[in-house]
Order: sequence, then structure tokens, then C-alpha cells
Amino acid sequence: MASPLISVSNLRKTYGSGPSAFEALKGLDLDIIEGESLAIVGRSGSGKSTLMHLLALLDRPTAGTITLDGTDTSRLSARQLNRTRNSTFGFVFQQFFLNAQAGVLDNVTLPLKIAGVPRRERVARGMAALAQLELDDKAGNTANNLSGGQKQRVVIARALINRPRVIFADEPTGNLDTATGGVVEDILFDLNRRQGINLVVVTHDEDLASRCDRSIYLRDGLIAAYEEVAA
Ligand SMILES: Nc1ncnc2c1ncn2[C@@H]1O[C@H](COP(=O)(O)OP(=O)(O)OP(=O)(O)O)[C@@H](O)[C@H]1O
Repeated sequence: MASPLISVSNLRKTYGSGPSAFEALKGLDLDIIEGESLAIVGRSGSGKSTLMHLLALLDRPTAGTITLDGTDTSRLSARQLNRTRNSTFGFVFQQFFLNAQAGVLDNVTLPLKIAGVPRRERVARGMAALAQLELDDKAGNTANNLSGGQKQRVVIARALINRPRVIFADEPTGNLDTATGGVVEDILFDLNRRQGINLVVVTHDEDLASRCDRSIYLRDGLIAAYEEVAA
């Protein structure tokens, strides 16, 4: 069997301390295999976003380990974590997190700017990413002047700009109508199949979950069930 890209062992996350402490994750074990698509599902409050934030190295666990490509991430400094996140992961969140006043191209190339890539290369790679999402004609627009589906495609272009190994998507179609959401889903699964980019999707949408290779169901901070979807 292929070695896991991300391996999680006895993962725990407690928010707060003392009497108000809340154990959101209670000891999870999970391997994410290179190239797979994984849905994280479960009721509100079951720990889905907490798990995704930890997997994406946006937050640190209270206990347990997350190994990325053989590296124990607890050994990385804040700076190394930032660099690893920026170079390895792309993010597609429900609320877009676009700078509404900035241009589409500037939004898409922001991760490259953070990484110190020179402007000429930023523009070339940004335009290529926008072309991939059929948005190159919108490069000069401000992000505000786009439809919901176009905004989510800009977010995907930005997620792709660093050629990520994993895209983390939190309710990626939550703010979109069914048809537009379907287009965004198709783009994400196409990237997974054609480019081998891992997808980790938090969703309440059963249809979206069923398109993933595998789902895990969280209940009260633990994995209650695993489900493989037949190819
Ligand atoms: N910063 C925080 N401080 C205290 N408790 C928190 C914090 N973040 C999350 N929690 C609690 O941890 C639990 C899990 O939250 P989480 O956001 O991971 O759930 P979720 O499954 O993603 O929920 P939803 O589907 O509603 O987004 C919840 O009970 C929540 O109230």
C-alpha cells in the first residue's frame, strides 16, 4: 500500500482550560493516502472544522502527532509551518476570503507574493491559473464584481497557484446554487483525478461526500465510521 501523505495519530484538541475546557477532538487516528479525495462529515459541532484546521497546519493539536510526508509537524517552527502550508496546501473556503477591493489577478497571486516570487513570474503563473479556470478575461476586474461561482473559481485559482499537493475545502459549495456548486465540484474532482491533488472536503452535503473516494463520519470528536465509495 502507498505510504500516507498525512498520518494522524491519537490527535486531540482541547479548547480553553480549567472547568470551561472543551475537548473537541478526543484521539483520532487517520491516514490520508497520496492522491485520494476524503470527505469529513458529521453533525454541527462534531469537530470537522477543528480536524481540518489541524490537518492544514492552521492550528496546533493539544496532543497527538500529524506527520506530513514523513515529517513530524510538531517539530516545525511557526515560520516553517507557514512556509510548508503556503507551498503544500491550497484552501477553498465557503466564505471565499477574497480581498473584495483588490483585482482578481492580485487575489490569485497573493500566495506567490507571500512566498517572495518576483512580479513577472507572479503575473505569468496567475494568468495561467486563471486560464485554467476560464477566468483570464476577468483578471482586471475587482473581486467584488464577480458572481458567486466566479468568486469560488478565483478562490480555486488562488488555491492552485503554488501547485499544492492538497486542497482543503470547507463547505466549498455552501454559498452557491445547485448548478454553480456542481460546476465548482466538477473542477475540484477534475484537479484530483488529472493532477493527483489530494482533496480534503468538510461538508454537510451527502452528494458531495459520496463523490469522494472515502468519507469519515465524526461524532463528538471521534471517528464514528469510515466509508469507502466503490470506484
Ligand atoms: N475556539 C474555540 N473555543 C472553544 N470551543 C470551540 C472553539 N472552536 C470550536 N469549538 C467547539 O468545538 C466543537 C467542534 O467545533 P467544530 O467547529 O470543529 O465543529 P464542526 O463539526 O466543524 O461544526 P459545524 O458543522 O457547525 O461547522 C464545538 O462544540 C465548538 O463549539
